Amino acid sequence: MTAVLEISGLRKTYRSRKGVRKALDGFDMVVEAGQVHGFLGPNGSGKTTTLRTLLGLIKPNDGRMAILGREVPRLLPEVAGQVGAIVESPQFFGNFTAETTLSLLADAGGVNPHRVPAVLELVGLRDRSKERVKTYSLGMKQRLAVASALLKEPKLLILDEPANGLDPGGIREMRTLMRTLSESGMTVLLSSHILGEIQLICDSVTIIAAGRRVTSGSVSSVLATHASATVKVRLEPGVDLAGAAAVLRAAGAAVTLEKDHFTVGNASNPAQITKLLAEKQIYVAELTPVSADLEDVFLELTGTAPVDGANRQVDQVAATTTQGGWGQ
Ligand SMILES: Nc1ncnc2c1ncn2[C@@H]1O[C@H](COP(=O)(O)OP(=O)(O)OP(=O)(O)O)[C@@H](O)[C@H]1O
Repeated sequence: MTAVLEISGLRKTYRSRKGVRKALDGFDMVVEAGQVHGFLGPNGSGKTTTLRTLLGLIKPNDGRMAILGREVPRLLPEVAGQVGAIVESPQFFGNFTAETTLSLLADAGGVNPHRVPAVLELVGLRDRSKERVKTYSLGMKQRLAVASALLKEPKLLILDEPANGLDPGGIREMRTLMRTLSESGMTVLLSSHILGEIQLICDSVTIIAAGRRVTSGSVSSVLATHASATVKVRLEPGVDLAGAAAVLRAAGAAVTLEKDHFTVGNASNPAQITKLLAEKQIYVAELTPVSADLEDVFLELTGTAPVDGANRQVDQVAATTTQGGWGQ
């Protein structure tokens, strides 16, 4: 596969009167051709900064970036015509129809006017294209935004939070649209924090926390690598669960007690659980891997899982991965 987008060692520091903030701290990302790639991270982790830097809107402090094999921002003019992007929600004039809006944009951008009906068809707005934009739902406005970015037939489409504010129906429609675009050979990079949907829309993902990549790869490989380390442990009825949990905790296991079982969150070697408990004459009745979804992986890797009795502050997001586990 060929990389449509490559970022390595990207650094961006913002300076203000309140001090220096590292928004990107050596960030890396690779997006292969024809993929729908999810760019995920908690609030303030650096997603928008990355996208704005890629598009030449912000100057990085360090790092390398290439789009379609061309180094950017130096050679951005060579590839700009092949990149469609919506990084900030575009404002449309409510009294214009979608057709008029797109025709004006096509004219201003030197795009063949024949593209207008083609993109309206593609985003599913054909039948409503002669109605005024102010009568559109949020989902329809998002589609119009995507249509505007598709006018110049980009090879790479970059969308910042395209599902933001959409209801489940709107998100489903957006998902179908993304799939249609990728089937037509386009590469799509979309940032989002709506993880359940990303799992269904995307082929691959990059997860960012505190300006660094914490994991990346196909959705299935990310799930397989990070999600298999949690196991559910059930003991014989009547056996002291809390006592067993204490034995494992003393050995470094991350144990969460439930009513009739407990889970061990960092059990990369589950046999260790059986062994440690058996040494104390505690016998395991059931030990099963817990299948996690992308949301679990995201929460674990970005350190954004809720903390009992505390409101996590935005700058407390973990900067390091939690790869590897207890019991290895
Ligand atoms: N112009 C700026 N000046 C100072 N700090 C900034 C500026 N823009 C962003 N930041 C800071 O840089 C960090 C990364 O912000 P960024 O907007 O890239 O995150 P994000 O992942 O897109 O977040 P969100 O999901 O909330 O949009 C944050 O701590 C943010 O406050």
